[in-house]
Amino acid sequence: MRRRMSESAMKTLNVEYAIIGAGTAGLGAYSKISRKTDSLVMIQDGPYGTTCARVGCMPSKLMITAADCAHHLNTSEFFGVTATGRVDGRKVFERLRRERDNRFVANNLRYVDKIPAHHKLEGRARFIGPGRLRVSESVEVNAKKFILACGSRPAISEVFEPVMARVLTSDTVFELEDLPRSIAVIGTGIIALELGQALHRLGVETTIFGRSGRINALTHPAMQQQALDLLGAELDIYPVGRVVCTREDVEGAWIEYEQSNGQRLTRMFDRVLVATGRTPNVDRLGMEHTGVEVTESGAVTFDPQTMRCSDLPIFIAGDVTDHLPLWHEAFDEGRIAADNALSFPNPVPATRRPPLMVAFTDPQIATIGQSFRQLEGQEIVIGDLPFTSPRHVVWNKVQGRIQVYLDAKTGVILGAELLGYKAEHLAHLLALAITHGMTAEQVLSMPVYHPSAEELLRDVLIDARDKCRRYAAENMSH
Ligand SMILES: Cc1cc2nc3c(=O)[nH]c(=O)nc-3n(C[C@H](O)[C@H](O)[C@H](O)COP(=O)(O)OP(=O)(O)OC[C@H]3O[C@@H](n4cnc5c(N)ncnc54)[C@H](O)[C@@H]3O)c2cc1C
Ligand SMILES: NC(=O)c1ccc[n+]([C@@H]2O[C@H](COP(=O)([O-])OP(=O)(O)OC[C@H]3O[C@@H](n4cnc5c(N)ncnc54)[C@H](O)[C@@H]3O)[C@@H](O)[C@H]2O)c1
Repeated sequence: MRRRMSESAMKTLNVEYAIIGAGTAGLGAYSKISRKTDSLVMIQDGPYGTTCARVGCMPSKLMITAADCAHHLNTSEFFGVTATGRVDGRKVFERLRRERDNRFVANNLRYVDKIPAHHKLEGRARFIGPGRLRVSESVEVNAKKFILACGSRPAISEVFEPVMARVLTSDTVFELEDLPRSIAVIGTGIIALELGQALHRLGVETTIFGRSGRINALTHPAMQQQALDLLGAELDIYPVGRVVCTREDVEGAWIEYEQSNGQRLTRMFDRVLVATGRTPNVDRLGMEHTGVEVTESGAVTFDPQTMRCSDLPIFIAGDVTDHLPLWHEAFDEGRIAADNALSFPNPVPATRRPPLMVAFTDPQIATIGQSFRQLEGQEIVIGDLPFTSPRHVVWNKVQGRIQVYLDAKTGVILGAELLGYKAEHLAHLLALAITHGMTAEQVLSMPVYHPSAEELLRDVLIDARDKCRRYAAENMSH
């Protein structure tokens, strides 16, 4: 009886397109599809505003900028300037939220507000059969084509259950009223390093607990080691080991950590920031009702040029893919998925841009194009220099290293890994060169100002080009 009553209260929507998730990828897909048809609905679970603006890229960079400010003041003595960077944690968070909410989130919400009400549906969507979604408990959506753009969420392992009241993730850390006195940061991924360093520079006693001993954002072992050495010189990092158990008492959260040599250490913290990766929200979508192929680890298989899943009218975009979970990729993928949904069953394959990643640590970490790991074993030469130039000396920022990977025979730039101050800018120049298939020689034809950080790019490309020449000479003589 109850079942029949709830079924009769069920509202059914019949549309051509259903987009699941109103984040960067979903909104990108929406903007394209809504220009062509009125027969669509975008379903959003939780607050509008996107992960990027609310709890991701923007608040993290706002926090890092405050931390950089404190760091510059605290290290200004070197330049003969005496200053103290006294940090007011409440003001740091107030400003962070003000800028985030009034600018980045507000911009996004203005766009969402303009979307006609009949295109928006709130609630968590899940498949209940091919072409059928249930949204919360009261709405059924029947659609011909679907775009899965439902992002990811922080992964928290069970070992943190006993201290959950003191656990923070990137979803909650920006809502703090004040800085904690001490924090354990779990993980040595991008979020852990960016936020861990920022919290440390804002005066929080910060300890970072890693697992693998590697900074996986880079792939060349020497680059990974140097990143660990440089960050470890500033931060309290235990790179290899595992959290074996946790407990809470009135004093705080206790973390018991076993290092690789078997030694255990037990420390108490006000807060624990768990930054151990993100779980794509595909696991909650009821994919078993769709016929889409899913790998053993639960990831959806898709064609990166069309974002199409199996041979079905189902497309995927953004962090939910678990492949390059970065903002510009979500933006591109939302549009590629929309183009292909609109043209279904005829695919319109997109040429994907070369991968680009920047971690906003100090020194920054950046990777472009093919990684060293992908190129290992191929015929490449490596332009390899310390991350320094006259300009870096002026800044007193001479730490790090740059590697540029060239096809040994043609001199074409295939990829690069960078660890250095403001590496993001050189990374973008390299991204331009890689996008256009340029050789080191071609990039070297551009003018370079003196003194500028770009002189380092010139020097590393000269190093790589000379190695290419030696490679050619050696291979000719054989
Ligand atoms: C702390 C942090 C810092 C970051 N910094 C950077 C950076 O500096 N640069 C960069 O390039 N990238 C950064 N990223 C990554 C970037 O934020 C993401 O790649 C991007 O926001 C992903 O967008 P998306 O559209 O895939 O997902 P989202 O914006 O998360 O959108 C997905 C939406 O779908 C909703 N949803 C989930 N399940 C369902 C369902 N079943 N039904 C309906 N709706 C659902 C979710 O609630 C969410 O609102 C950062 C991420 C984090 C967490
Ligand atoms: N600047 C940027 O572009 C930026 C900034 C932040 C986040 N992001 C995006 O968000 C994604 C998620 O970031 P993330 O840092 O959560 O994930 P990540 O995949 O970068 O790092 C997760 C880390 O946690 C470690 N780990 C996993 N389980 C662990 C455990 N039990 N104990 C200790 N360590 C453990 C892993 O070894 C890894 O080093 C990134 O992959 C990135 O794409 C980008």
